Amino acid sequence: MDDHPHYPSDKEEDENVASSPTQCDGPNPDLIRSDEESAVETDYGSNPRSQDEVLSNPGYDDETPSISSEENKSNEESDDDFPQIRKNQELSEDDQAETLEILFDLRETLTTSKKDFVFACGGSIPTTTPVTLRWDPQNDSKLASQCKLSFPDTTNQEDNIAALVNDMLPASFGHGGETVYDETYRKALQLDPSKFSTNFCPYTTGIIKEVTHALAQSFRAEASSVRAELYKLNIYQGPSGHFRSHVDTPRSPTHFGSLVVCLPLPHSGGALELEHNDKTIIFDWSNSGEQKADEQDEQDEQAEQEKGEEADEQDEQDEAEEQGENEEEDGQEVPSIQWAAFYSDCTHQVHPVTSGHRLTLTYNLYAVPHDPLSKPLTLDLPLLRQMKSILSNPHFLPKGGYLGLFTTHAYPHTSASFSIKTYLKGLDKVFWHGFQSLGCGVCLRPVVDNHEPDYFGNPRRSKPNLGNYFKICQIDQFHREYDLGFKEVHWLNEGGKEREAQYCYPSTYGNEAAASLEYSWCAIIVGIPGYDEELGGRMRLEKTFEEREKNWDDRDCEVRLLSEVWE
Ligand SMILES: O=C(O)CCC(=O)C(=O)O
Ligand SMILES: [Fe+2]
Repeated sequence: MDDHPHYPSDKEEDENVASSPTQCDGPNPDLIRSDEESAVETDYGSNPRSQDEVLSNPGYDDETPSISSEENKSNEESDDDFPQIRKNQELSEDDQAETLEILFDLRETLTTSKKDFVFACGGSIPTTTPVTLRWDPQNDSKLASQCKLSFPDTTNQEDNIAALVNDMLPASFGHGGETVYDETYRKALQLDPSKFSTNFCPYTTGIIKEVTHALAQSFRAEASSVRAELYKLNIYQGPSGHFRSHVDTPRSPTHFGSLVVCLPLPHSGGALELEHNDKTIIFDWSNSGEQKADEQDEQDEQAEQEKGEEADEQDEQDEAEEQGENEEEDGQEVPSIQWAAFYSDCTHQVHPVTSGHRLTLTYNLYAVPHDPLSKPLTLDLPLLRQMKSILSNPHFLPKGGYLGLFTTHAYPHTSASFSIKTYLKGLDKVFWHGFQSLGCGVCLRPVVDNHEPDYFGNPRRSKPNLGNYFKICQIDQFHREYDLGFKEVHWLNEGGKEREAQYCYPSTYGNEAAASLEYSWCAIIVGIPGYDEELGGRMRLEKTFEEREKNWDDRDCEVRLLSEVWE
């Protein structure tokens, strides 16, 4: 975590609000108008190992919906009321009251449903089918049998591990656009896939199916699929192998996740800890550490005591059956391969390995777009039901308006290519595809902010600005090109951390640096069409919004009445 830059809080900055930056009618972002169909994915299962609530408190000052006061007008430009729900001056009092109530309800649903979205999943696979790993020796005189590890077979294991360690190279990581070696940051060994091979397959073992379900499930009938590309073989060895907090280097705009597969070698320590939006998930695969064994014994003893004499027979039976799954017929336990997959923009670290060898295969996970002709699925999510009911209400933003959500994940892009719609994550994708499938306009803007003084030494605006298009450049350069565009956005979350990590994500990435790719935090803007009393429904988007604010994603924007797309 130390490696992530500290951004001053709003309070630190509020006193120093700078003048409004120049507006710019930049080119219409092809990123937003891309013809590519959106792959609609959702992950709304809950991860059993997740802890705590996720969504940061939206941070409103008081509980009651507060409308920006008249005096506080010019609220489009004012930082003070951000991100309060804005007053729409043209609405009747009744419509205004109802709109506010609906917005607050929606914000609450978003807050509570955020905890249902997973950012990591994992599991274990018994090595009932033997797994073999072979590698190129640095020294040609070695025999093939000395450059091979097999699981669960342990013949020559110790000698061959020593040989493997010898044949590997120190592992690098990306920092500030460069590939560096620094053992205080990452102490590990690595081998490129060109130097080793294995018969382990994340597809046949069912891992990719599970990852697709948990992290890339589609909103549509044809699920978008996941392509796993073998990236490295790594060893973190005792007593101090580790990898401090980082996010993984984005490899392409469709690169959404990382998969780590841990082969069954004895080691202790080395837990993988993932963190996202104040939620922590730990995958601890140590299997031979004395400390862990002791701790486990203690826990078992305690659990036994708690169970007392009236221990439930069924429980014991279940436990026995569970153990049996990993046992061979002779009662010997079969070592298991452990794995974890996660969105690669989530901060993670490998804690120090205190003894033994933590041997892993790592894969980059890419989203493969779904069949564009597939039909949307009807999902029975409370959030979607609420979206639909909001749009049916004639008192909710009767003249149309904008809703804004700061994305809960960061997304990689190049200057020329951005395919966020193929792999939106978690709540972001439900929000996007939910409103889009109900006929609203949706578009995505990079959140551009800069807490550094500008060229002339003046402090920047303290509030996030929406960029008009995705581009890789110096923040300073980009900052002058942003375009506020949407004036009266009703923000549904404050964004918390998302607002701080801006256009350029922390410069420390995992692995090697990748050229011309950056993560960006974004905002999803939803255009809610106006309600036509006579027609009894919501109007076309172009009847509601100005020309320059029509940069919606391509689907479903031409309908006359939104209800027509609901059937
Ligand atoms: O080995 C692990 O669990 C994670 C490694 C990692 O974060 C990486 O290679 O980027
Ligand atoms: Fe990583």
